[in-house]
Amino acid sequence: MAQYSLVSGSVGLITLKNPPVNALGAVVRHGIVDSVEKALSDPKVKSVVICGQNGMFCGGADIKEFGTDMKGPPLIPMFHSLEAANKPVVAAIEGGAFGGGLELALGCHYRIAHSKAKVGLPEVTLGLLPAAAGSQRLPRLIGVPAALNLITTGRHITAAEALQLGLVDQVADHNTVDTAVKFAQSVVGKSLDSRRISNFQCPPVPNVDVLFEEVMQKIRQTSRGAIAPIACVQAVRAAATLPYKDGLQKEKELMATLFTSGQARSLQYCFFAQRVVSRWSMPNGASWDTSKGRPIHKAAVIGLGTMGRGIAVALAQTGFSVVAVETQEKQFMDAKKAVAGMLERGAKRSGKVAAHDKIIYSQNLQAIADVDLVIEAVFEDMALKKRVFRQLSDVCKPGTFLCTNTSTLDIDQMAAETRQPELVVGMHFFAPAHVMKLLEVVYGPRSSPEAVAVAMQLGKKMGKVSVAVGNCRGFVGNRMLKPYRDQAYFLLEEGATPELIDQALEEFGFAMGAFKVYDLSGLDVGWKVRKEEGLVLPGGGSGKSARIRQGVRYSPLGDLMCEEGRFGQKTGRGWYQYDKPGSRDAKPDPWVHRFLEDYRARHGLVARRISNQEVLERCLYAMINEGFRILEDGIAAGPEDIDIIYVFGYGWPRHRGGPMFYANMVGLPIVLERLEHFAQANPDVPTLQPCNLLRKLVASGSPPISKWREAMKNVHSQL
Ligand SMILES: CCC/C=C/C(=O)SCCNC(=O)CCNC(=O)[C@H](O)C(C)(C)COP(=O)([O-])OP(=O)([O-])OC[C@H]1O[C@@H](n2cnc3c(N)ncnc32)[C@H](O)[C@@H]1OP(=O)([O-])[O-]
Repeated sequence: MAQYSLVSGSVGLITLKNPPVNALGAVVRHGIVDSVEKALSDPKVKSVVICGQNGMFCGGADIKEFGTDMKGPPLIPMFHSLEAANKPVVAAIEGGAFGGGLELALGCHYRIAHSKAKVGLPEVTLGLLPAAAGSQRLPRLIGVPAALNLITTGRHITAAEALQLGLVDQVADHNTVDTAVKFAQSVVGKSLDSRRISNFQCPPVPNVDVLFEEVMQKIRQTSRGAIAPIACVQAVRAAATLPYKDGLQKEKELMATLFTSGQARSLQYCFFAQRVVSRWSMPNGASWDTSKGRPIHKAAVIGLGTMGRGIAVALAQTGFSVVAVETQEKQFMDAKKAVAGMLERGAKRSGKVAAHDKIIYSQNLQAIADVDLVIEAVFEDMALKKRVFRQLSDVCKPGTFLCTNTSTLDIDQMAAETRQPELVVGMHFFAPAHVMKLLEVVYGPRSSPEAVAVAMQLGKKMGKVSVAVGNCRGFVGNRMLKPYRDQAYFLLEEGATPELIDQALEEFGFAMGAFKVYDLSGLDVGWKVRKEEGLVLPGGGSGKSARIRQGVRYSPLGDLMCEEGRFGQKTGRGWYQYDKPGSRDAKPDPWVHRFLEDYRARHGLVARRISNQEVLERCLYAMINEGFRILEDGIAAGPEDIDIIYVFGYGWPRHRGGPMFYANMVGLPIVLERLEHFAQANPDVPTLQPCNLLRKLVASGSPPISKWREAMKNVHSQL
């Protein structure tokens, strides 16, 4: 609702009330229309202030309404009537004004923001554009280049930046509403013509066509197939080149396409999924609202390789005191230098002081005796990890939480080495750990709800999107990656090239195709693991058994590449060729094509034409099938958890919602049918056999993704 009151004798105060963010739902919109009418018709009222309750101006349109028939007054006429008012209307912005909230403020004659408030037009992140005249008013107010930047990125800016851009008129340090009321009184009687933004001309831009061409080109390169950023540019272009009314019409047309698009549905799903995963639960019933963590003041990182360095930086930048331990002399010296550089660069970007003093370096494990939490990041070797956990258990004070950054290994085996296994959880960061947003928090059968709560809270403080998952090989992310990568290798055997596969995946929207990722992360990493698992045979093996391991199909292609010393970017040669070791510019390599032809000839394989569609179906449906198994096993609490992991950690295009949401969009019967088809053609690939949960969902009429959790309830959990 919107509450109306008369304050200071002559100011009509309209307070938006719709917790938690005062979104502009139908009731609020009715409330605004009624309140404005009251204020404008009351002769006692000389000016109007609009604010939001509980320190929050307005989070924008009510996103939950988008899938409904959206009754109630529309936003644009409401903002026009505010702008047309013959009494000054002032927006008092506390907390934030986002999307429709900022568009409401742009319909007002003046804007006053609290110094801690943020504003922005984040519609693009929801697959939309600011279609309540925001795309037309903002460029008129702050100029085309600045408006293009805000509208196409959706970034939230501070009150200080908003003031500098001329987006707000004044910044208040104390009571914003009081300041706005006084301000409203002070401008009574002044002409409002110059305050009605829709009357403005956009400030002229030299070479406007060139500017839009350049921006459009950049957006096409970076948007990975997302349509909303492109529509945003088109809408701002309309503002820059057309009269307001025509621009508004263009905005409406563009929005009509976006509003019902699958991309908008996917992005809005992601918005809510991100919030759903923060309400974690464990199969034993423990959950975010019943389990409390303990405050962490001092943390330790053990092992200063790539991951350990990033984790130490992320902790220090969040404000934690960190003891960074590395026992190997050379690694210790290199790490100190590297961490200092990372902190410096971070400080330069953020404008904050580099947090060097937050980190104490040591080569001695005794230095961590008084920390509250440890994150182990030593080499991915179970024997080594077990030894470290035994030592940690001896050295640390009782009650210290012991976390492992393992990306695949069984955390329960590590917990078994300690005196308090209930304090052991996984904290699986993604490289580079101080940049990547995802954190998988892994609980084992003995992890306490308190330990999970601590890891989840710590992740949140570090600005991570934390997802609680169960303990199995590879957890959620890496477990699903395996069948996807297997399919990519099998497709090479059957006639594809790395370029063909990567192009199909990149056109789908992945940041990088599977083979570019291999080259980036190093082919030798997986080779080492496979060797330890006894899968690698010299020369890839021979005869029929060369392509079978433990009874299932296996491709030795990755092993053969490693035998050639082709480890990827680091050696300047991998699935692609690079100008020099360390270079990132991947070029197709005729050597790889010959290598594949020789391989096929050796194994009697006849290359066939492989379509982009087959690449997507084989790679993605195999991955999705594993996702259903993960749900079946109770390793992830719901499809949202899987999707958020893939969007934030694995370069899955957000505008496609995540693998499980994508399956829901494609249609579960289609996914099932294609998997059945591929499974029949590949009986030696068990990961293509459709799993029970998928079959069950299809048999029960393929309910929408929001109902999958119900269907999962009756499925046996392995935890
Ligand atoms: C029509 C034409 C043009 C207009 C388009 C638009 O305006 S599009 C909109 C453009 N606006 C945006 O894109 C802004 C979207 N919102 C945000 O970015 C953030 O919520 C925030 C920065 C406002 C507050 O961050 P924070 O960390 O303090 O809080 P939090 O994020 O945890 O959210 C708390 C709860 O509020 C819920 N909820 C939030 N917003 C909306 C909403 N608009 N609607 C409905 N619900 C919303 C959220 O789901 C959560 O619910 P839960 O899980 O508790 O049941």
